[in-house]
Amino acid sequence: MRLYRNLVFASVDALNEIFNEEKQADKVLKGTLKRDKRWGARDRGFIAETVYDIVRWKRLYAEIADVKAPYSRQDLFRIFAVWATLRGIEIPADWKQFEPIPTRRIKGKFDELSKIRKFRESIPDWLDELGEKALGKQWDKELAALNQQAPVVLRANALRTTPKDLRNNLADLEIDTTLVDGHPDAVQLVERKNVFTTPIFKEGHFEVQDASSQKVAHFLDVKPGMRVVDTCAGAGGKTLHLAALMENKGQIIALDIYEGKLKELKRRAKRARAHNIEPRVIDSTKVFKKLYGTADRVLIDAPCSGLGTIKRSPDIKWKLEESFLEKVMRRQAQLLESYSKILKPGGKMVYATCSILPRENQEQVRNFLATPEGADFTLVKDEKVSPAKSGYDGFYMALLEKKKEEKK
Ligand SMILES: C[S@@+](CC[C@H](N)C(=O)[O-])C[C@H]1O[C@@H](n2cnc3c(N)ncnc32)[C@H](O)[C@@H]1O
Repeated sequence: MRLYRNLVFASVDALNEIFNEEKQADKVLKGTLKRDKRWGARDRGFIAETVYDIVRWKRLYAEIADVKAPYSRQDLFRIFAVWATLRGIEIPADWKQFEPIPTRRIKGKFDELSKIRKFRESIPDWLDELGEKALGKQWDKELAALNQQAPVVLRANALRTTPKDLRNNLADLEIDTTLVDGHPDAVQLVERKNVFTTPIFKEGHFEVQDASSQKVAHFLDVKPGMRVVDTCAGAGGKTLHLAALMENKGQIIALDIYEGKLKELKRRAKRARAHNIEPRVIDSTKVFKKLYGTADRVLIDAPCSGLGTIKRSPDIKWKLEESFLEKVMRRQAQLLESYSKILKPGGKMVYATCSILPRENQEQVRNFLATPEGADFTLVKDEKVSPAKSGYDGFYMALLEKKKEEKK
C-alpha cells in the first residue's frame, strides 16, 4: 500500500483531536472527511480505518512507540509509524515528520507485549480488572471480540421494502450483501461501503443498525394499534423499527431528555415514512408522569456504559470512567422505577442496554423486581447477547410483564 502525505496528516490531526482534546471519534471523523472534496471513497476509507485502528490499539501502539499522553505531534507520528510497520506498510524515507523506523524493535516489542492481555487487547487496567471480575474467563473472549471491527448491518424498513428487494436494489449499485440468520430485517454488507449516499437510503428503505440492536424491538412484542412509549428514544434507532413492526398503526410516544436527539428522530421518521411517532422532550417530570398507567408497551433502552459497542466505538475504552459507570447504574435503577409506572396493568416492558456487564443488566432487573414498583412485575424472559458468540454488539434485553390486577 502506498501512503499519501495529505491522508496521513489528516489522520494524525484527527488522532490529535480524539486523544488530546477528548473529542468523540465518530464526530471528529465526520469533520475530517469533509475537509477535502477531492478525496474519493478509497481516501476516505483509508482515513476512517486508520484512525479507528489506532484508536482501538492506542495502549499497545503507544507502549511500543514509547510515548505517553498527552501526545505531541511527534508522538502521534511515532504511533502512526507503529501502525504502519505492523501492517507491513512502508513510510517513504524522505518524510521529515518520521524518524528512521526501527522495524525489528517494533515487531519484537509487539511480540513481547502480546503476551500480556491489557496490552494485547489494549485496555485500561481498571476496565480489564472490572471485566474479569464481572465475567471471569469469558472476559478474554468478549474483549477479543470487541476489538474486531464491526460488520455493517442494515435494517430493511418494512414500511418501504423487504430484505429481498433491498438486497436486489443494493446489488444493482454493486453492493453485495447477505441475510443474517435469526435477524429477519437485517441485511449485511459483504464489504464496507458508504451506503448513505444511495438514493434508496434517502428514500428511507433502510437504516444502519447493528444486528443485536435489531433484536430489541422484536423482543417488545408490539402489535399494530398499540400505544407504545419509547422512554429513552434518542435519535430513534429502535423507535423507527417499532413503527415498522406496528405497520404505522397505533401510537409511539418517543421520549428523551435531549431535544436535539428527538429532532434527528423526526428527520429520520420522515425519511422512513413512519407516521405514528410522537416525540416529546422530557423537560419536567410532568411529561412522563401524565403517561402513568396508559401504555400497552414500554421500552427502556437505558443509558449505559456502552461496553457492548466497543467494536463500533473503540474510543469508549479510553473515555469511560469508573465514576460514570456508577452514576449511570444509579440512573438505570431510577428509570426502571419511574418509567415502569407508564405501563397499564397487563402490559409488557423491555429493559435493554448495549452493555455486557451483569451489574447494568440482569442484576439491575433483579434489583428492580425486589422494589415496591417491581413487585407488580414478572420477568418473562431475558437475553444476553455476547459479542464473542454473535459477532455483533453486546446487548442485554429483559421482557417484563405487569400483573393484570394492580396491587392494593
Ligand atoms: C442507549 S441511548 C438510546 C438509543 C436509542 N433508543 C436508539 O435506539 O437509537 C439512551 C438514551 O437515553 C437518554 N436519556 C438519558 N437520561 C434519560 C432520562 N432520564 N429519561 C429519558 N431519556 C434519557 C439519552 O439521551 C439517550 O438518548
